[in-house]
Amino acid sequence: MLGGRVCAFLKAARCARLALGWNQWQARYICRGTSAFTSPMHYLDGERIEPTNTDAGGHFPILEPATGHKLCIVQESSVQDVHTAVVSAKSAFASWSTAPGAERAQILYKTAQIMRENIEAIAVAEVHDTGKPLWEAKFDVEGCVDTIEYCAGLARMIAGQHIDLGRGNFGYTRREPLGVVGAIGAWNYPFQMAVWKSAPAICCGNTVVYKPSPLTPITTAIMGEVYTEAGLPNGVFNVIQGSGAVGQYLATHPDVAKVTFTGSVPTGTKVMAACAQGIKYVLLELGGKSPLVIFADCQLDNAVKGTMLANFLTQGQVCSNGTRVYVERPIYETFVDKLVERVRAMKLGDPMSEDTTMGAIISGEQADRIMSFIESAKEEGATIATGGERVIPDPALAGGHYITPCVLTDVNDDMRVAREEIFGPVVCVFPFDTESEVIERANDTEYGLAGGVFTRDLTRAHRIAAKLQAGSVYINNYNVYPSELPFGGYKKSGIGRENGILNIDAFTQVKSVYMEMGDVDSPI
Ligand SMILES: NC(=O)C1=CN([C@@H]2O[C@H](COP(=O)(O)OP(=O)(O)OC[C@H]3O[C@@H](n4cnc5c(N)ncnc54)[C@H](O)[C@@H]3O)[C@@H](O)[C@H]2O)C=CC1
Ligand SMILES: NCCCC(=O)O
Repeated sequence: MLGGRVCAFLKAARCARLALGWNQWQARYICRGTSAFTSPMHYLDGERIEPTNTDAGGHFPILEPATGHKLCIVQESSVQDVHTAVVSAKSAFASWSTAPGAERAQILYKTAQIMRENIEAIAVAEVHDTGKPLWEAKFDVEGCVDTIEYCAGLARMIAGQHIDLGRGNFGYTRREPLGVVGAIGAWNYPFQMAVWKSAPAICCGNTVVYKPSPLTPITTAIMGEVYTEAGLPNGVFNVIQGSGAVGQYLATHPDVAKVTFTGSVPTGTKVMAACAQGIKYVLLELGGKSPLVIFADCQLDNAVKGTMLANFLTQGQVCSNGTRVYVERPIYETFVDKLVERVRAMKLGDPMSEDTTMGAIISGEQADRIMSFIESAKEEGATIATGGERVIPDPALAGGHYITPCVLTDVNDDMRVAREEIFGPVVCVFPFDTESEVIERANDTEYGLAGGVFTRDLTRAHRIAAKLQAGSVYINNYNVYPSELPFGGYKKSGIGRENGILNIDAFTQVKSVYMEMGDVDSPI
């Protein structure tokens, strides 16, 4: 197993050398247990730097979820470091905001090309950081290439309107960038979040200061290197590091025009409050407890596969997961049997191994939290159909955090496990009898990020898609994120949308210009 990990790293390193000099993060992986990523994780004015002002922040170690080994030690940004990054972004804004869309597009296409040449290398770093399986990390990075190319296309589509006002007069609108965008990410998709937040902002002419989660700092700095290699002017994309306090400094900085945030509802509330103080734009991608409704007329194998995608990617730590699965009673038992069979066939193990289907939970703390949900479900009378155990799949992974994927039955809608976001590999399966009943139960949540339906009855599918109170609804699939489709939440799952053409709305403001063609007609 260890051999597989080293082999994957070497392959990745070869790949990286094609385009970039990333020696610093071509981790001394072979020396496991030592600090593998020794370069600074802060990115300022086009290069990695150690923060100059080390007064306020401490150092924090980054532990590999798969093994518990220390990957690196990161210096927390101080208030002064945050300020320096914002100043850098503000100064870069002057020329980036006026660059032609075609020029911005070319740089983003080049960024995508460099990323494509380095998919495996980036994915390996992401696996170190997150514990997700390598195949999944590669898939994520491939998706990011697509997002960057999509945003490159958008850069040339930013346009206002011409409005005829009669008598020769007219007005027009300009779509102008906002300024410095402060971006704050969570730990489950660190690279993807850096891309989903920075590429749309940058394609619209904004500049960015990005703060990743303190649990996953590594690939965001790599993103900075890719952008610079592609020709992005210095200062357009900067990275600061640290905990919530650093995010708070960023959100409250007077020169930050908008904050785009992904994380939990409690933190999102604080970020929104900080933005309210400064009358700033805010985009919030928050948690979820999404329903997946499976009717008896569905294609059963697809419904089971969809339920797997809805629950067990990234060890179940996905905000849009369909963790409440409602199955029409006539097929309930058969569905549960098939789901359990498929879940038991998953291979939990070293995320660097090609055949691993589920890797490590992000941290011991998160694993404890997930286990507490499973314990509470048991205490409240739910049945564990399979999984839900903390295990060490291999002695080499003894310091890692692993939970076997868990299917719960005999859950009722009021149990804690059915109401709160778990953010782990735990799915609740409920029977239902009627369409109206299931819609009511599906919508009975404070969240509204996503939802899904499996049925062959297309009329019903669209009826349900319209009735689900969620920002994304999947019909006969789940957890796919095309760059073209907006993504974001209803209710407490958030405000605003990422992806799609709405990116332009999210990262520009509208100026109206009135043009008088005649004399001024003033009654005073
Ligand atoms: N809707 C979506 O797209 C997604 C939502 N999430 C949600 O994120 C949560 C898990 O991620 P976590 O990193 O644990 O969330 P979190 O809310 O604890 O932290 C998110 C980020 O906010 C920063 N932060 C903490 N306090 C802050 C403050 N006062 N001001 C500014 N920034 C602050 C953190 O350092 C981190 O970078 C889950 O609830 C999950 O549902 C996760 C992924 C995607
Ligand atoms: N990976 C797509 C968005 C979902 C999430 O970040 O949790």
